Amino acid sequence: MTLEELGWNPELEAAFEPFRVKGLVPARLIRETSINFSAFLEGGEEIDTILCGRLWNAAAVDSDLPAVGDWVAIELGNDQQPHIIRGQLPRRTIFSRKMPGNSSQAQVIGTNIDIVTVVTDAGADYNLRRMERYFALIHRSGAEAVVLLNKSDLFSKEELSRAVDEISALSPDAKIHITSALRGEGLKAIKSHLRPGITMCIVGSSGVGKSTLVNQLYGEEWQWTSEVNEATGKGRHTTTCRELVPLETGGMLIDNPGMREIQMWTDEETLRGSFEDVERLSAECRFSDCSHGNDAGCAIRKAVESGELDAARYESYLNLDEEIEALRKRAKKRQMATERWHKRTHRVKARNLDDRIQLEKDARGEI
Ligand SMILES: Nc1nc2c(ncn2[C@@H]2O[C@H](COP(=O)(O)OP(=O)(O)OP(=O)(O)O)[C@@H](O)[C@H]2O)c(=O)[nH]1
Ligand SMILES: [Zn+2]
Repeated sequence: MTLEELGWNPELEAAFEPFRVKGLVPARLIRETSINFSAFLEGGEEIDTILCGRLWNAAAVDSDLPAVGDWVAIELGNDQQPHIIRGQLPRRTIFSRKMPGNSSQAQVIGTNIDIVTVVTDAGADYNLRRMERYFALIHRSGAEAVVLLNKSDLFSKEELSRAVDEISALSPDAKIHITSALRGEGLKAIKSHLRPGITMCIVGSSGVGKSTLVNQLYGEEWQWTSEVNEATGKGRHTTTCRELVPLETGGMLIDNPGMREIQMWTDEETLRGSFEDVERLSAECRFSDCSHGNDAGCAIRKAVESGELDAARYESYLNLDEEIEALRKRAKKRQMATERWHKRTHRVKARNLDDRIQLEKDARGEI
C-alpha cells in the first residue's frame, strides 16, 4: 500500500517537509486506544505508536490530540524504543460531535474523511428535517455528501424520484443514488466514489442497510486479509479492530461505534408516523381486530387491490411490529458498543494522571 493509496497528496508532502529533514516518517492513524495508537506506514505495515509528551502538552483541547484518520510524523523505534508520534499534519476535514455530557468539548470521530455517505430510504426512514441535519454536519466537517436511497425494491418509481428531487433541493451538491443493497446495487454506487486515496464513512439510521452494505464492502477486504494472514500470522482479527480499513477495490472506510452513533435514530414514533395513511385506512376495516391479512372486509387489502395503496408499502406495514422490535434490539446493542467505545477513547490520555506520567515516561524511553 503506497502513501497515495492511504490518501497522501502534494499538500501533505509539503507540510511534511520540516519533519522529513528530521528523519521522521509519515503515517496515518487507524485506531486509538486510551494510551496508544495504531498506524499504517508506507507499504502498509501496521505499527503501534505513542504520542510524545510535548504534543500531548501542546494540545489545548482534546480535539487537538491525534485521532483516527490523522496524518502524523513518526520517529521509528526499535526493539527497545517505541515508535513515537513527534508531529501532526493539518487536517483537511474533521468529523466531530459534542462530547456526551460535556457541551463545550468536541469529540473527534474521524479526520481527513473525503466523503460521508448517508444511507436512508424513501419510506419509513425518510425525513427531510433529519436529512438537513446530516447535510449541516457534513458541510461543517468539510467532506462531500453522497446519499443512498436504499431499499429501492420496496418503493415505486414515483416515490423514489420525488425523494430524489426533495433531497437534492436541500443540497444541490450532494450526489444521490437509488440503491437496493439486497440486490447488490448499493455496492456499485458506493464503489463509484471510492477511488484509491479516498476516505469514506457511512452514516444513517438503524435498519436502513448500512451493515448490509459495509459487509459487502468488507467481504472483499476479508478475502484480501486472509491472504495476508498466512504471511504475517495476523489477519481477520487485526482487520476487525481497525477503525480505518483499506478496501481491496481502492479507498478506505472509517467505521467505529462513534461514527455509527452519528445516526439520528428512526424511532418508533417516526416509523409509525410514516404509515399514517395506512393506519387511517385501517379504521375502515370491517373488524376492529383486523390483522389486514386475509380477513374479510379489510380496507387496506382492498386499497392494494384497487391500486390505491402500493403493494410494497403494504408489505412494509405488515412487518412494522417486527421492524420496531428489531429496532429496539439494535438500539440496545448499539448503546452497549458505543458505551464501551467511549470508555476506551474517553481520553484517559488527557484525564488520568497515572496514564499521563506513563505516557511521558514512554516518550522518554523509560520503563
Ligand atoms: N428490502 C430491502 N431490505 C434491505 C435492503 N438493505 C438492507 N435491507 C434489510 O434491512 C435490514 C436492516 O439492514 P442492516 O444492514 O442491518 O441495517 P443497518 O443500517 O446496518 O442497521 P444498524 O446496524 O442497526 O445500524 C436487514 O434485514 C436487511 O436485510 C434493501 O436494499 N432492500
Ligand atoms: Zn384490515
